[in-house]
Amino acid sequence: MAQFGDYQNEIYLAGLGGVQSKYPMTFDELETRAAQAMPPSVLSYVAGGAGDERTQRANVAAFDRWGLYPRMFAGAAERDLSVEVFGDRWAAPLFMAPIGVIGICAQDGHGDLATADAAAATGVPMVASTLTVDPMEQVAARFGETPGFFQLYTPTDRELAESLVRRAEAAGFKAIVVTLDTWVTGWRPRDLATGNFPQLRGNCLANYRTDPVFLDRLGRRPEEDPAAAVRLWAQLFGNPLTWEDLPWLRSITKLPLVVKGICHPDDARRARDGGVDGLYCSNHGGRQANGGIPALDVLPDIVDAADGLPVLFDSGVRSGSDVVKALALGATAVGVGRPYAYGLALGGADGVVHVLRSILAEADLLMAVDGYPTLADLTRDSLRAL
Ligand SMILES: Cc1cc2nc3c(=O)[nH]c(=O)nc-3n(C[C@H](O)[C@H](O)[C@H](O)COP(=O)(O)O)c2cc1C
Ligand SMILES: O=C(O)C(=O)c1ccccc1
Repeated sequence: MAQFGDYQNEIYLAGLGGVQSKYPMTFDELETRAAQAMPPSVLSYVAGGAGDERTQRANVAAFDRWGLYPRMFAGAAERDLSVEVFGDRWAAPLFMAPIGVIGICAQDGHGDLATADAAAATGVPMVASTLTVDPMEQVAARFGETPGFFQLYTPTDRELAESLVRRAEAAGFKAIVVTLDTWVTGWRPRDLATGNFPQLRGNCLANYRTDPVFLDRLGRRPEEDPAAAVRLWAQLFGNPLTWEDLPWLRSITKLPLVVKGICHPDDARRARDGGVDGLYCSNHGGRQANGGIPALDVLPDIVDAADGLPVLFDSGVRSGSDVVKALALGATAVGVGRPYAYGLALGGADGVVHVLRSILAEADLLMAVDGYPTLADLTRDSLRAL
């Protein structure tokens, strides 16, 4: 049986043959090299966070406060990392978190398509943002056998929201992830300092300019007056939802509904009672609110409150051992954000595949070395607080 750890052998063998990996093998080097490859404003958009970024750093540091017990005589010669999520079997409990306008991270500007190619190549699902650079239908067409989710930024116009969701269903997405923490963007000093906002310069309009409801509201073709299209987008983009909106959100799709940004157990319980199919514990990688709580620290309470509902998790995951820790704390599947954006900047789909395979190989080898052959073996008792 093929194991994710086999990637290590591939790299060793290539090295013995005199061919060194062209990609970095640590996150720090990945970030450093990607920084050199990206235009400064794209780098500040991707790498930056809210305020002085202490929450962003705390997300990463939170993983240092947990250690995995090694267990011997466990015979973990073969590992099974597969997991069932909303009726699909994933080869591993890893996914790519939604990144708005990820397209601009690739040299050719079509990084959403390259990310979808990487999902197809690895089996690691992509959660496509509402803000793709190429329309969602084109992104979904590249997923191959790998399932993909659609992340909804709920517009203020309900008909537009419903239209986006209908399109996502028709395009074959397997779940709708509604992001709750970003109806307005947080205070982001790095973006404010460059003042260039590559994320906004019309790059995020693809799903709107191809939408019949948006076009109806615009009243003319977006090419005729690009500035008007951007203005309308800005006007409709963010809906400060309340609990009163949840029944409506629930009603607009038959697909599994997941709510992203849940970091308080009371919100988790209320969302569960409101009929969602999954919770997504995340603080948006520290991009939205500074002075917060590391997402990993609230994960156990969210898992308890979820009472059996799947819990997706992201924020601060940089390595395979981070993935294993989040799983031991109860996550059903774990998302990475910035790491794959950097892979994309360095090597397109190939770079993303490298980042994903490295994370999976490290997780798999850690489970082998520490004696946890399956995900069921990873529990809170596998961890010790440091
Ligand atoms: C450049 C960038 C853009 C993002 N855009 C979105 C988005 O469009 N929708 C969304 O729900 N989350 C978005 N996020 C948040 C990610 O989905 C995820 O929560 C976060 O990146 C996880 O943290 P990490 O980067 O530390 O792994 C974005 C993150 C980054 C880095
Ligand atoms: O930057 C982000 O995290 C994000 O979600 C976003 C929001 C609006 C426009 C582009 C990206």
